[in-house]
Amino acid sequence: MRKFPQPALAMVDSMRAAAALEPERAISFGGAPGSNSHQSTMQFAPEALPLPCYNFEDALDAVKTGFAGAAMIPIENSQHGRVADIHFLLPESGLAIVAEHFMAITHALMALPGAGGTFGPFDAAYSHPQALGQSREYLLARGIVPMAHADTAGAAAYVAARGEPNIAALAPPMAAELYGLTIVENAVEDAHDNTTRFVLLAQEPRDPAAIDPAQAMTTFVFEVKNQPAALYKALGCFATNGVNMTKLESYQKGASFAATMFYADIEGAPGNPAVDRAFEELEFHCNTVRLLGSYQRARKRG
Ligand SMILES: O=C(O)C(=O)Cc1ccccc1
Repeated sequence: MRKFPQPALAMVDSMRAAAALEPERAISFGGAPGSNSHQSTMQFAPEALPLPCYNFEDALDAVKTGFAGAAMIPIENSQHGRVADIHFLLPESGLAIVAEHFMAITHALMALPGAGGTFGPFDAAYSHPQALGQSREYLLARGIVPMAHADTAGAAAYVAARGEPNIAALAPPMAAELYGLTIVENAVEDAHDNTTRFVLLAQEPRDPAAIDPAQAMTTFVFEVKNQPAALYKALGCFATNGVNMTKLESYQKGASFAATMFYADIEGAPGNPAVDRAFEELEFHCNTVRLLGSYQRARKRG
């Protein structure tokens, strides 16, 4: 069911109405009002009109169809790693990464009071799988079963709608206020330096020439040829040209398990002779190379 829980609907409708009047100012995100992606949007662009969408795919669709000028999407977390499905959704969307944003993440355990105004014990906690993973030890130690929901704030709205005191939500503290829950415990993430990297996607890529070369980053995906040492040779293109790779992840495309895709970030952007040479050589060792965008880094790596 791709519909926000009832307690979120009035807010979602009014935010959608505001965004519809000025779609170019709208930034779509996956989640209900109060979700981490919503807060990341407000931090990154306080002047933007945040447009809540049911999930990341819908947020990307909103940009493709012109309902928003850009989408704010979480891509990886310091503790829980890659955000599921993002590596497929980003290249398939045809959109370009135009910026990145890092945000400290904190989760609160929130619920409705039981008889006599007391809270807990809880059988289950609902949240986005990233938040459940980031609070895994906390939940395990208390025997609370993790239950996946499309997003954190939507989980808070869902718990409010269910009206049962034996279930809780893991969500940003702001969601408790928005959906009428009470915070039972703050900062229940297992690591207190919990940070998520978000990317902003738009229809038009940024012109690499307009980005300060000392702060430019480029994200791309590639599929190496099915040959011995293909990845070694592919990485050699960056090594011999002195281009710093700050991230490399592999993932499978389809069910053949023969076509391994790689997702990479490098420092620099096309137009820089070393980067251009590296990409030219990379083409030679790959079936496909696809640039997802160049943008200004939000944080120095290393
Ligand atoms: O569900 C949310 O709040 C999101 O924006 C996804 C998410 C979940 C946990 C950490 C960062 C982003």
